[in-house]
Amino acid sequence: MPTTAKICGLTTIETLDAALAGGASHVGLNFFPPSPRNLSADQARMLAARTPDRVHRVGVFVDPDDALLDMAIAAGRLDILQFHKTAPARIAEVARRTGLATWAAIAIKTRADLDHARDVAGAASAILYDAKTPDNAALPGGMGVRFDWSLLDGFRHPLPWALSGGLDADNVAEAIARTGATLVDVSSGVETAPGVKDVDKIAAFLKAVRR
Ligand SMILES: O=C(O)c1ccccc1NCC(=O)[C@H](O)[C@H](O)COP(=O)(O)O
Repeated sequence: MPTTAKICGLTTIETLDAALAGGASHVGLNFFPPSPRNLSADQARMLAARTPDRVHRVGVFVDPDDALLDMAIAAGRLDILQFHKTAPARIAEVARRTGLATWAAIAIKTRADLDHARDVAGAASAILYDAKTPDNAALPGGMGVRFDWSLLDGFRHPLPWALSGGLDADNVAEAIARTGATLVDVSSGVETAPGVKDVDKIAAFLKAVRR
């Protein structure tokens, strides 16, 4: 199965268009106010309006309340909700209430962290394996941190999954070959500064995924 890609944390029309032109299967819209990639309702509406329905619109959240979710779902025309630092019961509740697909981000640093993947098996529809950011980090994702891909060796994935964390155009082919990922996710690896996506880096990343 060919690997597909999510470009996460898009904030401008120019970079959204680069993701779409390069064949991204998913675009990530961020709704975590401390993030440099956070979107207002108006920004999300503008980006979502340009995104064809064949491309999944993934909302990125950190333990959100219902008001934030409802605003983001409507403005971003979201069809997938991605949760960081959110309890499995809360993810299940949101899935029931909204009827949308849900991804649970599992922060990985050691093999023991993979146990959390089993905790979300009955709650989320898919897992995003992401690198654990440092304890004092401002963000639980989007920091270009990579985890040891060999930790996934032999792991019985309880749900469909995607690979994330520190990917870029130079390492994504190796990451796919090493892990067998069929969906990869990138944010800072296609930026020139936190929150500043680059059209050439997006194109190079998507080309490397296709190769
Ligand atoms: O990107 C953010 O600012 C962010 C903030 C809060 C929670 C999650 C966030 N990003 C989630 C993503 O899906 C990123 O693409 C993923 O963590 C990989 O990021 P990177 O290592 O920079 O490619």
